[in-house]
Amino acid sequence: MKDRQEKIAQVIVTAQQMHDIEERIFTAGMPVVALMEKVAGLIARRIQDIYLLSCQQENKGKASLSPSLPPSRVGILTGPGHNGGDALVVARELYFRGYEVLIYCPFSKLKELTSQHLQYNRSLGLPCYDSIEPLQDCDLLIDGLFGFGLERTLTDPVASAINQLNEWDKPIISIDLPSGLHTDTGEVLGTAVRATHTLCLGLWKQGLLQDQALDYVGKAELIDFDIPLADIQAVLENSPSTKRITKTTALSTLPLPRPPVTHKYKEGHLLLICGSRRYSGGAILTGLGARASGVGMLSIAVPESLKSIMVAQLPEALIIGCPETESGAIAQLQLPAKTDLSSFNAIACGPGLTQDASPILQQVLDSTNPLLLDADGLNILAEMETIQTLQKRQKITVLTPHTGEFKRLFPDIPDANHDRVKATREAAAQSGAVVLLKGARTVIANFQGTVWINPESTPALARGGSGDVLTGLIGGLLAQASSKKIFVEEIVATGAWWHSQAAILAAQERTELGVDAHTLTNYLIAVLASTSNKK
Ligand SMILES: NC(=O)C1=CN([C@@H]2O[C@H](COP(=O)(O)OP(=O)(O)OC[C@H]3O[C@@H](n4cnc5c(N)ncnc54)[C@H](OP(=O)(O)O)[C@@H]3O)[C@@H](O)[C@H]2O)[C@@H](O)CC1
Ligand SMILES: Nc1ncnc2c1ncn2[C@@H]1O[C@H](COP(=O)(O)OP(=O)(O)O)[C@@H](O)[C@H]1O
Ligand SMILES: [K+]
Repeated sequence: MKDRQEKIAQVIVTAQQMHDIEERIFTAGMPVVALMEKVAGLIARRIQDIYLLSCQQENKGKASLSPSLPPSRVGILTGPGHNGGDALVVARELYFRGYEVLIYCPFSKLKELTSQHLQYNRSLGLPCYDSIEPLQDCDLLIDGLFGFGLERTLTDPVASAINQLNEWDKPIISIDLPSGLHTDTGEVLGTAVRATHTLCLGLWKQGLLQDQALDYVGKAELIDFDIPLADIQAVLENSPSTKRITKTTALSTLPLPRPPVTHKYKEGHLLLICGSRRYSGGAILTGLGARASGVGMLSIAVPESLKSIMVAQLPEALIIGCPETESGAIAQLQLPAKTDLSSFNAIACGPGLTQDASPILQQVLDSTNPLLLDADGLNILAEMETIQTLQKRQKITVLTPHTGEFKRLFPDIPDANHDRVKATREAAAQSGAVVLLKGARTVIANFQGTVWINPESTPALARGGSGDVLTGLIGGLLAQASSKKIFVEEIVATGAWWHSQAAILAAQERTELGVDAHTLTNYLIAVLASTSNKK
């Protein structure tokens, strides 16, 4: 059972894939009407839980708590397809549980099953309106206008109705997806319902994990309705997969537990190349991120003038002071005697370098190490216009751009804001690198087309220096994994997950304003300790 839950939690589907899975279930003999009844029954129960919970929270300390709450008024927004059918079954169930139910349905042509449910609800005396105003006094709205069958831009009257109800500031629970969102890209098709909760049915829809959808999705959760794993596998096996990073997948790639007999060089040696006189903080934050990764040995190449400050901040690290340009950037890499780049298990290069450090980039590109490029490392790479040469590197390259850096690196990929999954997949295919596109829902792709999405994070991370911490953290994980058989892209995904989880914990304790990058580094180990204890 747990195994099924974990498998399901990792799956992300497009509308077409969900449609194909649905078809297999129906072809195998499951009656459509039975499936709708089952799914909507689960939705109705979950809605009651959510609603009662929110009432209890609102009434904390007051006398009248559930289950003896007075019947509440629920508005059901009904579309023409089976999303509307689901909503109408929910309407009926809530009515029988004592709720006052009002239906909004502005469509004259409904799918047959949906139409039958509407007819029965009418026969029970549930009022049905083709304008939205009568629902204004409802305590709760259920959005069953459109699900994964929506393909066209919304027009009036339903578009204006959605705009109007979004103004009401009422709790809205969307069935499957907030109506108006594109199932795959999360794009708003004209307008869309701003939900407080989204109950995604069966399998996670890709659009719910795209940045542009997040203002509409609210709290999202999955309602598992027992889709056979064999059907999922049969549909997904022939297309590039898109996976949700889960706690289980992330923890499974961490270098824990350590073998009892080991030594510092066996636990990875990371070389960070970062910082400039202008940006010394970036080097410190990258170093602190790497420290939290647990890496066995940490060397940090910085301009000579940063050496003393780095030693003071990271006494355990080997600080390599390099000759610097007039502007205070690293002019050339000057490694200690008997050391060359092959002495390191991984290199992470970029934060705070400035573009004046460009001569060192060719040197790290020529190295035979796993290499992570971030920030100015990426900007210099973009100027060099040699992204295709990454394919020729002996070991994997990891690129960690934010959207601006991504556009400079991959100017011919237009979709970086629109369909981040597609854009990241294309970037990885073009470059041969593992590409991590930063954002509210960070996306990671490898050149074979597999994509991971980090499903949880916090806007607390939207401040300078958060990315530097990520670079150090992933760099440290890469160095530790170099002798193990773990895919680099999975390590990168784990780094993204860990970074976000630390920020979520920090934000819980300190509010979303309390997660500066330095504070974040203190939560990396704290979140891991609390997560591992709960395992
Ligand atoms: N997968 C599963 O296993 C299960 C799925 N289930 C549920 O089914 C849902 C999918 O149902 P669905 O396929 O009927 O599509 P849905 O999202 O209701 O809407 C499409 C309808 O809208 C119409 N239409 C489209 N665009 C329009 C526009 N701009 N303006 C106006 N109309 C527009 C379009 O008709 P058209 O005009 O194109 O002929 C079509 O009739 C899914 O999200 C889930 O809730 C569960 O019940 C059971 C298990
Ligand atoms: N709204 C957000 N929600 C969640 N995470 C975010 C958000 N905005 C930014 N982040 C995360 O914060 C980090 C910012 O990195 P970056 O832009 O490189 O910052 P810097 O270069 O200042 O260190 C990334 O990991 C990104 O995914
Ligand atoms: K919906």
